[in-house]
Amino acid sequence: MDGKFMDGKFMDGKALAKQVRERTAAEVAEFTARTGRRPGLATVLVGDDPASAVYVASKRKQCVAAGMTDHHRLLPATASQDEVAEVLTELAADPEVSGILLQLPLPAGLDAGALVQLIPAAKDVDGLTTLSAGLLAQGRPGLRPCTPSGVIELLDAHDVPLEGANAVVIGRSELVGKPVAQLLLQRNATVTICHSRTRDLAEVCRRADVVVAAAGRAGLVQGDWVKEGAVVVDVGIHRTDAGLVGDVDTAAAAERAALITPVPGGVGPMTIAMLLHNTLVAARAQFDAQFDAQFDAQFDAGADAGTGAG
Ligand SMILES: Nc1nc(=O)c2c([nH]1)NC[C@@H]1CN(c3ccc(C(=O)N[C@@H](CCC(=O)O)C(=O)O)cc3)C=[N+]21
Repeated sequence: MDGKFMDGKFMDGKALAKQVRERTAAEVAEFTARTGRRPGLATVLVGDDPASAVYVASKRKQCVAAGMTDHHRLLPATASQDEVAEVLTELAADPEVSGILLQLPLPAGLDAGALVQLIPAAKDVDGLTTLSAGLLAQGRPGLRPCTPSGVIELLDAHDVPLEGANAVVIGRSELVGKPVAQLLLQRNATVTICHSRTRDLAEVCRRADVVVAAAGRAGLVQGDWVKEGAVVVDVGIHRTDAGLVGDVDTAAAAERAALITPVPGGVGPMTIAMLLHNTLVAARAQFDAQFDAQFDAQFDAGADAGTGAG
């Protein structure tokens, strides 16, 4: 973490992400010893956006370091909707692939929404399909989007009370704003979702015990928007002349906040750690489902042969 962020009020996402990765690697080793299989992550990158290439490289490296197999597919920026769809359909059917991540944003002209739906819910390690989002909304088991679950991990690691707390989420994206609001609601926070048409955003923000800034606008949240003693989570990441910055004016907000995430070194590293965790969870569920199906088939075969099992 940057020297200026060594103060105890900064939540160290880099250190917590390392812990999550180490725990996941140990659980992967157990899974492999028990099943003879390795969880596999397929990353699909379309085009040559430099930031996307860096993120995907980091995801692949960390997945291999945790004992998982790497199934990367790189398509040119000129790839058609059908070409991307074919790759996703192939990965969906591949038993070595536990999780599929379609890196966003896609080049203009491709329909990301339609392509994401080609990922089976069982392999949806980004939690982006309609089925995964519906399971989350209904509080039923399923794969949760990585950044939102990383935010909750960070809050839990710092014992931030959520029950009954006023939580204000700024941003309503499918990848972050909506799912993080659902997770906070599940933890019995009183959740307010703000967006570009919200009236008097500063005033709404000042009532928050917990602020999650995920608007995608550099420095949007000013220091005086933060209530004394509030907890501030900054999901934004912007490359500026002054380096990487988030959606929060961090230095000013830190004057008032009890806890705050830095950028970089806050939510970002947690996102990748939770992706590894989701890939393991997906591999386990697929193994168990296959085991059950085989057991049922053998059981039925035994019954047909008149062994008395039926
Ligand atoms: N299908 C899909 N799933 C994603 O989860 C997804 C995506 N598409 N598209 C782009 C965003 C962005 N994202 C980040 C991951 C790690 C860091 C990260 O590790 N950040 C480091 C700094 C990295 C740097 O220096 O750029 C940090 O904050 O400390 C940031 C951002 C995942 N995304």
